[in-house]
Amino acid sequence: MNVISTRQLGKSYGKIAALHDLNLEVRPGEVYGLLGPNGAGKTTTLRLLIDVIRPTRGSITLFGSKMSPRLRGRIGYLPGDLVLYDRLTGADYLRFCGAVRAHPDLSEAFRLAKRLDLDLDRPAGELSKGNRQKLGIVQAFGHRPELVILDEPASGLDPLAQREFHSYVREYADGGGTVLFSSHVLSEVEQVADRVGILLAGSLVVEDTVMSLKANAMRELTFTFGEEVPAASFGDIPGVQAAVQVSGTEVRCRATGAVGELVRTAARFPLLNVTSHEPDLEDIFVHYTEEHGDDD
Ligand SMILES: Nc1ncnc2c1ncn2[C@@H]1O[C@H](COP(=O)(O)OP(=O)(O)OP(=O)(O)O)[C@@H](O)[C@H]1O
Repeated sequence: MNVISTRQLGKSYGKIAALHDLNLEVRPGEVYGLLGPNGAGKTTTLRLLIDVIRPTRGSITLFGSKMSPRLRGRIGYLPGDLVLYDRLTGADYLRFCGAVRAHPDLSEAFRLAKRLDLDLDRPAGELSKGNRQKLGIVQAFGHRPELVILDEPASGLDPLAQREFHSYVREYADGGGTVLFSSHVLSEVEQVADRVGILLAGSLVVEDTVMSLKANAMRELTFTFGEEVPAASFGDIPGVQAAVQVSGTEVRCRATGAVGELVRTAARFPLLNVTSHEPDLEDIFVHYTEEHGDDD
């Protein structure tokens, strides 16, 4: 059974259609990263799932059921616009969250706070942006939920805190917990997510594992030969989108998918060197964003 399952989920704010026909499935123990530019519908999706807002169309099931107060206790949530009580210390805030959730055991929350180097004795009003974010993360995981939904969790965290947070997320998922998070930080998604969905203008345009997205993405290979080789020799190879003559002895090819045929063709000439530019998630993201923009 999927932990999260949505069917044809849609949300409009008056005339603004923020989300269309979202069919999202997140499995137990999975870390799923939702990527998208500003206004793509990420926060809308997360708020729908947590039942802060109601859908215009479609349905949501969590652990196979509709949202209920009992179900809510199994879920942790970090909102994008975290509101803290300035005069409460971090520890007081966590005790407050524990009381609201009827989960007074704060041992996990204190453990995570320590890992993130968060001082729980300071009032929230005195905390830096990054430390406020750490407190938000701690409250989301502190009651040992089975599913955690995080809106831009890396926002404001320094690299050290990010690294610690990512390893915590991995451990949490390895222990069977499920995470859905939104992000602009592509390197974060790349490091921590098992699967990635790219949301553009309210539609999920692609969904795959990071590895498979990268394998199928456009890559660039530059061949250097010991003699002049015409770029046209590479034009008709399956998967090759463009072959450019950089100089008489150098050809740069852009290709998608497997590059075996391209490399075999290059090897028929006196090949001195080949360099490959691996696509990262940013290249993939830009590719889909441009492709989608062309359709408008
Ligand atoms: N309460 C609201 N009333 C009207 N329009 C809204 C409201 N909330 C969001 N929208 C619109 O819905 C669309 C999706 O917004 P959403 O906040 O879900 O995007 P996002 O991907 O989370 O963006 P960001 O990365 O900037 O946070 C945008 O066009 C936004 O202007």
